[in-house]
Amino acid sequence: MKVTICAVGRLRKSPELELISDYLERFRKAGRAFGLGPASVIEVEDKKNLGMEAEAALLDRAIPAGSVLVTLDERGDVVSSPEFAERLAGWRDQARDVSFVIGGADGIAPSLRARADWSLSFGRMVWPHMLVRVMLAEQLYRAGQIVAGTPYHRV
Ligand SMILES: C[S@@+](CC[C@H](N)C(=O)[O-])C[C@H]1O[C@@H](n2cnc3c(N)ncnc32)[C@H](O)[C@@H]1O
Repeated sequence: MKVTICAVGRLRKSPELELISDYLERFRKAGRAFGLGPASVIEVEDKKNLGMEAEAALLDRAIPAGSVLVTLDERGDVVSSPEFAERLAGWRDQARDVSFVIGGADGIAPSLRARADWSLSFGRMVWPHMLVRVMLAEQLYRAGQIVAGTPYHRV
């Protein structure tokens, strides 16, 4: 089951990039035995600053065809980590690939939000998009650990 994180903006060498690479590598290694992952990141850049709809068109091209489309949005559903793990395992069982979309400074265009299969929130506060990438990478790794039954996730 392939996971693709489609995100607006290019993340340069930074502590956030190191964390994302580390969590996604851990997710790849641990998820393999359980059919979860690997996860990769596709970045899109609206170089001419044409706005949300232009970003949505770029994101649209980056989203792998046929994958479950999940938008990251503060107005979306707030779920627990075990619930997130259950969703991920459910898509794996249906042999579906999954794409997570993270917007830019203005958020995700309504047209793209409208066609999402699910909208996931990390709480009602707005986070910087690069931190959302880190949080998503960690939750993917955590979900893998929950599915594997390791003690990484403690309630
Ligand atoms: C700086 S935020 C943009 C916020 C903007 N107000 C909006 O309408 O979405 C950049 C991106 O980070 C993600 N994001 C920010 N806060 C989030 C949250 N609490 N839950 C899930 N995703 C979030 C979303 O994908 C958002 O498009």
